[in-house]
Amino acid sequence: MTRPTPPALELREITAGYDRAAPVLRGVSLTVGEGEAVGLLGPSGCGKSTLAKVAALLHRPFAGTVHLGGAPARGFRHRAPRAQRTAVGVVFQQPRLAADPRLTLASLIAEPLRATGRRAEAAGRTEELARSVGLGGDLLARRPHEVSDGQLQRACLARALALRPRVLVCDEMTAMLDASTTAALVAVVEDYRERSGAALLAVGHDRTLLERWCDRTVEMAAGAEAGTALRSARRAPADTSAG
Ligand SMILES: Nc1ncnc2c1ncn2[C@@H]1O[C@H](COP(=O)(O)OP(=O)(O)OP(=O)(O)O)[C@@H](O)[C@H]1O
Repeated sequence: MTRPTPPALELREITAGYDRAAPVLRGVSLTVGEGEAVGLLGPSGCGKSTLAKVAALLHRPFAGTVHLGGAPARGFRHRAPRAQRTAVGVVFQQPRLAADPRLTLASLIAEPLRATGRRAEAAGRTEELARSVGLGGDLLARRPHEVSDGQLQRACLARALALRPRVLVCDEMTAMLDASTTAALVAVVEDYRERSGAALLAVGHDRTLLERWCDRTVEMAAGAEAGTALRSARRAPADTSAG
């Protein structure tokens, strides 16, 4: 008998925040299946980014567990084992906060490869990754202050894909971008997911975008009851009836 495939990402009863006495999230559970795309919506300040950081093993919850591919996370931040840390790629809203201003875009994209000892691979892969997000030419030799937000976000997305994550967390990845750059970055993510079977947790405010992009959306309520109030909606099947 074959066992069912474990979900790519499972957040179980997560209580988290910045003050133990007043956590932002209380007992939030969320599952993203293997290859599934889930959109996370909710009012400003309800804790979406906090949950995204917990999912990316960048923020230790006060209680609850994170499972990746069925295995419990064995640490957070620098304590996360490399194999688990690299299983999740993350892109944030503001590329200028996420990118080291001293690095060229090429070095930025190659950073995870170098950090994991794959220097030999880095040159070829950097070019391939840059191409996949639509970056080329002299842009790769520029530093963050010499490129647009959209170009820098493309580099941050390439960096997030460098180690071929099984789960991609996009926290308002396109919030600062125009419609055509948004469409281009969503297409890059979808192309990667199609080739790799990776799962996606996309956080945002743009309901139309997330409902179109994701297999299902979950809605986080504002306030202390957020944890118990994740509501799920599945994307309506495409209308194939003759008009
Ligand atoms: N580093 C921090 N230290 C203290 N409080 C924080 C920190 N980061 C976020 N918060 C607080 O935690 C709460 C949840 O913030 P979070 O960024 O997770 O919400 P969000 O739903 O992603 O909001 P938005 O949609 O505006 O980005 C907010 O009240 C916020 O002020």
